[in-house]
Amino acid sequence: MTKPLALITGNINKVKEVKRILASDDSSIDLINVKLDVPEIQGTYEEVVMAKAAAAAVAYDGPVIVDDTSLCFTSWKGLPGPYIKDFITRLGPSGLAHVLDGFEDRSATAVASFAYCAGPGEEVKLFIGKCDGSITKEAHGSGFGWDPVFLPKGKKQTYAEMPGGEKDAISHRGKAVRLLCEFLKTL
Ligand SMILES: O=c1[nH]c(=O)c2ncn([C@@H]3O[C@H](COP(=O)(O)OP(=O)(O)OP(=O)(O)O)[C@@H](O)[C@H]3O)c2[nH]1
Ligand SMILES: [Mg+2]
Repeated sequence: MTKPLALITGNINKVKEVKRILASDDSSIDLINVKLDVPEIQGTYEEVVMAKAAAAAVAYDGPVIVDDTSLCFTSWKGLPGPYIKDFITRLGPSGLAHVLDGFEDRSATAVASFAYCAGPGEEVKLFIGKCDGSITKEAHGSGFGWDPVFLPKGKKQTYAEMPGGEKDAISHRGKAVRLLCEFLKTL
């Protein structure tokens, strides 16, 4: 029997956002969440998410979607990028903001790399969404990871201060999930 399409992630906030974006798209695409710890390699965000999807499809033995999120500082030539998790876990939002003290350019890009894989050994398809912005000097609001210090370009509120629907309309994840949806509708 074919297994249901699964979003493989241990991150409850990702699940919440993906479900909210899908619901607003009226796409009738149904996903279950499966919490599996999939190894994450080092490399570019494309390489990391492709390997993550291939490993997730083997572990789940069915069709999967994975999301690997990067936060890229211009002053740091794109780092921390896919390694942002260790930075935010150890430093918290305020600590993360301070690592850019002394750099004139506080601009950053949030990148959601989604990948779909139909099953073990199948081709991996990539869907990338980006949102340009900057890292504030202090945390504003609370919530998901680095949301309190990410100020999208042209906005007066950080991701954390915005209502969910407003974040989804412009966010890295909103853009990537909408591309993924278009693809899933063609299957
Ligand atoms: O403020 C935020 N707004 C977001 O929109 C967002 N998306 C992801 N993150 C955080 O960035 C790191 C990515 O690492 P990551 O992609 O490997 O995720 P993860 O390990 O938590 O889950 P997963 O790998 O099981 O899916 C983790 O610390 C996530 O909590 C976000 N923080
Ligand atoms: Mg992870």
